[in-house]
Amino acid sequence: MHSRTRIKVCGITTVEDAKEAIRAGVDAIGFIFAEKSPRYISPEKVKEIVAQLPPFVHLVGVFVDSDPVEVQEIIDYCGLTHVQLHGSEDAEYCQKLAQAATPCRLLKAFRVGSQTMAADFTPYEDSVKGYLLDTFVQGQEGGTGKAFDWSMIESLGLKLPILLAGGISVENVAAAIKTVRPFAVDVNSGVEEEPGKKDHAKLQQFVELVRSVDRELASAV
Ligand SMILES: O=C(O)c1ccccc1N[C@@H]1O[C@H](COP(=O)(O)O)[C@@H](O)[C@H]1O
Repeated sequence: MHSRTRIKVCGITTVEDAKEAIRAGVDAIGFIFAEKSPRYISPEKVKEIVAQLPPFVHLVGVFVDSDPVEVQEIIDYCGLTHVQLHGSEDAEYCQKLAQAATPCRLLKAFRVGSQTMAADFTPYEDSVKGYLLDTFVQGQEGGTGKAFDWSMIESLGLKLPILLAGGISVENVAAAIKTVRPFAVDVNSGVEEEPGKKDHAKLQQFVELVRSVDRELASAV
């Protein structure tokens, strides 16, 4: 039985984009705290945006190899519900942060390239709630706009929910859902006018497309 594909829209930098994403029907919005990102947003700005949002929306902070004490402070300050660890944080880092950050939940990103094929996911199973699979591109931390070969995911034998990221857009999200059947899709540069500014029409189209694929899969015998 197919269940609804959750949608996370990442790289939100304005209250207008956050409200529009929620109006369109996304489940989660992501804020990027990696300073090198063109989508970087300060904790102060996130707090200001979050104060203006309705309830029942997941709020995800994206970090790349940040000091765990700083991550904890930002979780508390902004009221984040989830943290996406998008660097090379090891299982020990995740275990310690998971204990300190509860009830905020952790998602561990893996950038799929030749190394990920051999990655051992097992040590993360107790401390994170899902694996976000993104595309590995040398020299870039994330937000590459490039998809990877989804057919290799099955061979990883993952035991936690999969959040599929990496170049997801209106062009490929239907195929992505049908191929991978992920718990969630993560869209970022695929619905942008420019880095950090969402295209509202594309965002709406993206959400409608995901819902229509969900209906199709739910009605299939
Ligand atoms: O988007 C960024 O600039 C970024 C920077 C540092 C870490 C993560 C970042 N984004 C994450 O990348 C994936 C995929 O993005 P895209 O769809 O390929 O543009 C997404 O999970 C973002 O959270």
